Amino acid sequence: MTDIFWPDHLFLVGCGNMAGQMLARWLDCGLDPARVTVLRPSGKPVADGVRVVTGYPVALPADTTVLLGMKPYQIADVAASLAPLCGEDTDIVSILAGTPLAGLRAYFPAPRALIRAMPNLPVGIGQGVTALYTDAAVPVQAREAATSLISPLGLVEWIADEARFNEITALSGCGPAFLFRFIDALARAGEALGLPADQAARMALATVEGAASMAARASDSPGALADRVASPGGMTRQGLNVLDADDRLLKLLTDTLSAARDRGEEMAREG
Ligand SMILES: NC(=O)c1ccc[n+]([C@@H]2O[C@H](COP(=O)([O-])OP(=O)(O)OC[C@H]3O[C@@H](n4cnc5c(N)ncnc54)[C@H](OP(=O)(O)O)[C@@H]3O)[C@@H](O)[C@H]2O)c1
Ligand code: PRO
Repeated sequence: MTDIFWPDHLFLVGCGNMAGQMLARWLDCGLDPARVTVLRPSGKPVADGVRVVTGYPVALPADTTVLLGMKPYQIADVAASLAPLCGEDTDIVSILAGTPLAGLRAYFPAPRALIRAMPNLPVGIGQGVTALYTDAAVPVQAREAATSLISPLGLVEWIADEARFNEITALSGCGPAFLFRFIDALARAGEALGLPADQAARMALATVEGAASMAARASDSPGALADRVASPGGMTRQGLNVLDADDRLLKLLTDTLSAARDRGEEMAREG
């Protein structure tokens, strides 16, 4: 891993399922906990050495990077307290789904850098996917700093067009949930065929883990790999015929991503 450019100070607003995973990975990768402050209403401890507060400080240290990690609908309340603390030297990274950059800019006019990020849960083990977006007003150094900070979390993809952000969110942000469902369904289908439930669950999970690791290392596409499993006239082909008939699986996933994408657009309209 290349050297990570850690912020002088990191201020997390909210540290639940998602921001908590990001922070856990950063700490694993060497972020000094003394550089981190977490604001969370519950005041629950986060990690050794990380300061947790339940209210806003009177000022933020110079060159603070703020991670907005609360729920999207809380943005107006958070901004009312946080925006007065943010100066030109503040960088803001927002992981709020369905919250466009222009809306963030309206709440936070002062910071030189506002960056939208869409991570997914496996960032906690360094195998996540994070999409990043910002506009031309943001200096290149701030983009580089964001890339450096996010890179220990897994794959980093800059998105050229913010209009794609909800589609990206549907694919990779929400994607782990769809795959967790798939693992569960694979196991339950095995159980429906007569396998013991616990054994089917273990074997479904290990099959998905092995297949994903193999696909990640292979030079062949996943489609070509599927054909390598399917012996001509054999069992797999019969199963694939069910998934492939009338593009059944493709249509199901397209409908799934469309529903998630549409909710993001609705959230953006709701502000
Ligand atoms: N979950 C995902 O897979 C995922 C993926 C990508 C992006 N996101 C985005 O990440 C954000 C958080 O989602 P999540 O799943 O992590 O939710 P979550 O687990 O419910 O975490 C929300 C956090 O916000 C804190 N909080 C609550 N009210 C607050 C307030 N008024 N001011 C500041 N902080 C407040 C909570 O504090 P306590 O800890 O004290 O309860 C908690 O730490 C959302 O904007 C979501 O769109 C989530
Ligand atoms: N979790 C957030 C949501 O469900 C965004 C991606 C994953 O809205």
